[in-house]
Amino acid sequence: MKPYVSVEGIARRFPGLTVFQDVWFGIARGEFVCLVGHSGCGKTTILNILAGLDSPSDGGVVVDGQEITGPALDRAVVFQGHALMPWLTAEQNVGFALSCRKPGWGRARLREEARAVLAKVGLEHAADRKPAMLSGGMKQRVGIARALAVQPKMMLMDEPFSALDALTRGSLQEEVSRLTTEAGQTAFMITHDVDEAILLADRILLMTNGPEARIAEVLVNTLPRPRIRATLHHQPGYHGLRDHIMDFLVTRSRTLAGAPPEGYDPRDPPIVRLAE
Ligand SMILES: Nc1ncnc2c1ncn2[C@@H]1O[C@H](COP(=O)(O)OP(=O)(O)OP(=O)(O)O)[C@@H](O)[C@H]1O
Repeated sequence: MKPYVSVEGIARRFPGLTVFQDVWFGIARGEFVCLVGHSGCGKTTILNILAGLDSPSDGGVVVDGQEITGPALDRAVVFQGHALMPWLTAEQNVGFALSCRKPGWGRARLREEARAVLAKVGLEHAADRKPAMLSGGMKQRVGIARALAVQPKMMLMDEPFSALDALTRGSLQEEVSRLTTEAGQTAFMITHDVDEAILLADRILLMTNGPEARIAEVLVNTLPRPRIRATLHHQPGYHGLRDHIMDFLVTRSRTLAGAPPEGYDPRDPPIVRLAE
């Protein structure tokens, strides 16, 4: 049986440039997968393809048995820059997303539901503020609330916390983990933050450098849940995971790009499960 998301041999080419090719991976329903790799290997392009905002040059993506042909409300995106509409309040930004899902709802119902979603991310008190009157962390929270509002089956997140200070980032990471788990959502997140991947992911996809990037290996995160950011580094197994990802980023992402190991099959990249 196919996994919930099945990425099947996708490539993205621009004139004179193959950013990535032969990218294959699956995501199980309810799984949290992080994609890690150096700048330019095509992570955002892959996320955009999963969102239906871009199309692969080769291959395709099947979600829940259906090939993706464009954006859909079952896949919500949280962007790196929150991408809020500046002329709308937090509540109206969320309400707008809700109205796409529930076109029949009147204003009062939309208001009420938008406030309820904002409350989930701790922002009920700021519902009437426009983005310019919100801090970076609050704006990103609105972006998350907007994605949650459409009750997507899948959350696609492109470095959603990278612009935030460490403290805000930590609390939002834990909130996203809790909210996606509560909603039984499948999650796909791009991150440059190794600890973030270890905190959130069930599996971490490691990409080689571009051009012609590929999934080099799939690292299984065996750390038990719940994981707490503040104590993560004390958990047995944490340092092994961190070292493995760092080694990959420092050297192997480059060396593997030019010379894949013998027997490497892009359809079935090596699965790495570290001993604790
Ligand atoms: N429209 C385009 N035309 C030509 N090249 C493009 C276009 N869009 C993206 N690229 C190239 O594709 C490559 C991958 O871009 P992408 O943003 O997916 O990478 P990334 O891994 O997400 O990088 P980062 O970590 O810096 O966000 C880059 O080299 C970029 O220059």
